[in-house]
Amino acid sequence: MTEVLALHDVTVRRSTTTILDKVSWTVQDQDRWVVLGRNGAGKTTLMSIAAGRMHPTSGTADILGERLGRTDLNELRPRIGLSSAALAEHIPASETVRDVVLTAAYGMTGRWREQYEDFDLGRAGDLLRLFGMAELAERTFGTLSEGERKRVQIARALMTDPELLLLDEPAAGLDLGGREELVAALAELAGDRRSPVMVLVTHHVEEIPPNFTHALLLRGGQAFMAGPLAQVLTSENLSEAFGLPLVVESHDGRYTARGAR
Ligand SMILES: Nc1ncnc2c1ncn2[C@@H]1O[C@H](COP(=O)(O)OP(=O)(O)OP(=O)(O)O)[C@@H](O)[C@H]1O
Repeated sequence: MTEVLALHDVTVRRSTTTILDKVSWTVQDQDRWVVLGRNGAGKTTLMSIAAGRMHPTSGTADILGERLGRTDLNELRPRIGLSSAALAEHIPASETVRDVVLTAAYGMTGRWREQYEDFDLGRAGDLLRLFGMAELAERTFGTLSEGERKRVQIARALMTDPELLLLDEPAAGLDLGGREELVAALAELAGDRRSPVMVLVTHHVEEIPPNFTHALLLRGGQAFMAGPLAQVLTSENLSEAFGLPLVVESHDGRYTARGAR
């Protein structure tokens, strides 16, 4: 097996705050991880490290075999697909859905006279179809619903055919139908061996798609627990990680959590 991510004692400090505290975490080829934790646990910061967009204050991060701090980020970043609220803010509202996906091939937002290859056009079309967005390809991003935007962002993150796909709260803000459609699309993607290694950040166990394999629980910036999904997602572990008594149940590859009475 190949290590896609290898973090060793990764610490991130900002002034007096320790955001990540000696996090060690290994992600292997073919893994599909979910990262769970309370607000402020450090999930987004961890994704920034994994995406090569932030350097640890101390510790080491190896991403796709490259040591952060010793590698050319311009070469590393196209190998990583990232979908996050922070990135979505940079997408111009006037850009068409097709161009939002297409411009990822050039590591940019906002179309500007590039000559696209037929190959890129075909791939963008395939990805929009995969996420049920093909019919809206000519619409502008600004006119989409939150659920539609999320799907376009994931299609964009996949455009460079990345080896690692990082999804930071992809279901945030979706209604029940939108969530279920997204979960189904991500389950299909996760079940395909040709798909990139996936890491999905969420607050809710209900958003974990079937076919995900591992879970990392963050608590107060520390890796509280990591391992195979079924071993990590227990009532006891989730209660510790979220700081309240919870009952976690699983059924047909889906999870639910509720407060213990
Ligand atoms: N530049 C910074 N300076 C100081 N504190 C920061 C900075 N960036 C983030 N933090 C703090 O670090 C902690 C972790 O932030 P992060 O966004 O990684 O958490 P999160 O688990 O993704 O949270 P949420 O679930 O609310 O999105 C938070 O308490 C946040 O306020």
